[in-house]
Amino acid sequence: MPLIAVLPGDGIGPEVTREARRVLEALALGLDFEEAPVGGAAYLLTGRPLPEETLALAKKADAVLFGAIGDPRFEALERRLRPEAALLGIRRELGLFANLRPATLFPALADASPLKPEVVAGLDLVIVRELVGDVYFGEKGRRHDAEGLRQGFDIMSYNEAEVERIARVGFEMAKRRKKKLCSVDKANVLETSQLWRDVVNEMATEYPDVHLTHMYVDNAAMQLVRAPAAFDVIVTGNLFGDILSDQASMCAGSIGMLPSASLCAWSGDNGMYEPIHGSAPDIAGQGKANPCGAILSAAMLLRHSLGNEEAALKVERAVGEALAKGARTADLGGSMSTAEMGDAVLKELV
Ligand SMILES: NC(=O)c1ccc[n+]([C@@H]2O[C@H](COP(=O)([O-])OP(=O)(O)OC[C@H]3O[C@@H](n4cnc5c(N)ncnc54)[C@H](O)[C@@H]3O)[C@@H](O)[C@H]2O)c1
Ligand SMILES: CC(C)[C@H](C(=O)O)[C@@H](O)C(=O)O
Ligand SMILES: [Mg+2]
Repeated sequence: MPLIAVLPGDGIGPEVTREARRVLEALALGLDFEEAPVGGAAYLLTGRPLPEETLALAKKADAVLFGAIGDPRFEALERRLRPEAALLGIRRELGLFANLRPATLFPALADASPLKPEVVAGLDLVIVRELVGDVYFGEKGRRHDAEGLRQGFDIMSYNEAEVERIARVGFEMAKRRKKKLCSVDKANVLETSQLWRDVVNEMATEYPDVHLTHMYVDNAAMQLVRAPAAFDVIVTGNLFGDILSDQASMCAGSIGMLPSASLCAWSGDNGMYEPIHGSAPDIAGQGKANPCGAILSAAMLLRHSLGNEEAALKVERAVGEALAKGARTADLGGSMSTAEMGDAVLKELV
């Protein structure tokens, strides 16, 4: 029986993960679930945000269902003890270099986005974000500069192999979709991005039927507001992908709607699945969080780690049906609680 590691984490993490797990259980696929603490919740219990037992469970499991981490009480701790260190640690330890962040507009949510319905109509893009490199994982620290002033630094770097493997995911994904790949970088300023662009260009000859374009990240941020539906697949680095995916979420109505898959291979072996949002301390514990991003992440788990496309589509359709019948949490302009939204999706899961 496939084992799913459930790491609910902090804030609204446990609230939305509960609904995603209920959906997986309702499918009666004979999955085994094992839960473990992570982030601030784990720090409170063990003094470490990523206990060895939690990491071992994530490695052993067929897939990880992750909620969210982050707790304002621990913001002043040294970096390795903060909840965020747990998330970065799992990504790195499991080698999850490919982060797929689809932003799709459910037709019923055409008026939920702050953008005009005609601007977001047909929105169906995927951000392929590199997840274990870039400025996130380069050398970092504090020192004093030549004038004796305190200085912080984070080194941004990519080698050609790291660019190639994520670009390949982007090309392969574009090949299976609308055959448009937009590589986003800052090659007018950054050496890292110039190498990124060189490598992506060299690979383009292997994909003659994929239309490749390059875009600077500042322009990409603007185009995501001007004409988001013009994008198909965006491939980009860790930092740019983090920022652009939160931005893309509002084209789809709410950050609470967007799921993600973090993979170490196309097959999705040992993948991790989480909504793109954080622990949302401002609404945590109030039953207000939108669980759709978490539920849609469970659908991605079924697709990528369990190879069950039929069940994945079933979950995605159930979310679409629930929304079409008017189910809405507060972020979408409604008044349903997290659990009521979960119930509305479960009702459509037949
Ligand atoms: N993958 C993760 O676990 C992850 C992602 C982003 C941020 N974080 C962490 O979360 C903490 C809070 O960060 P933040 O406030 O910048 O970002 P956030 O994503 O937690 O929240 C941003 C805003 O979006 C709202 N929001 C987020 N998810 C929602 C949902 N499902 N339904 C309704 N509204 C939702 C929040 O209420 C908040 O107003 C920080 O500690 C941060 O480091 C974790
Ligand atoms: C919490 C943080 C480390 C994380 C990131 O920056 O990758 C988050 O913002 C995300 O989008 O998953
Ligand atoms: Mg983020």
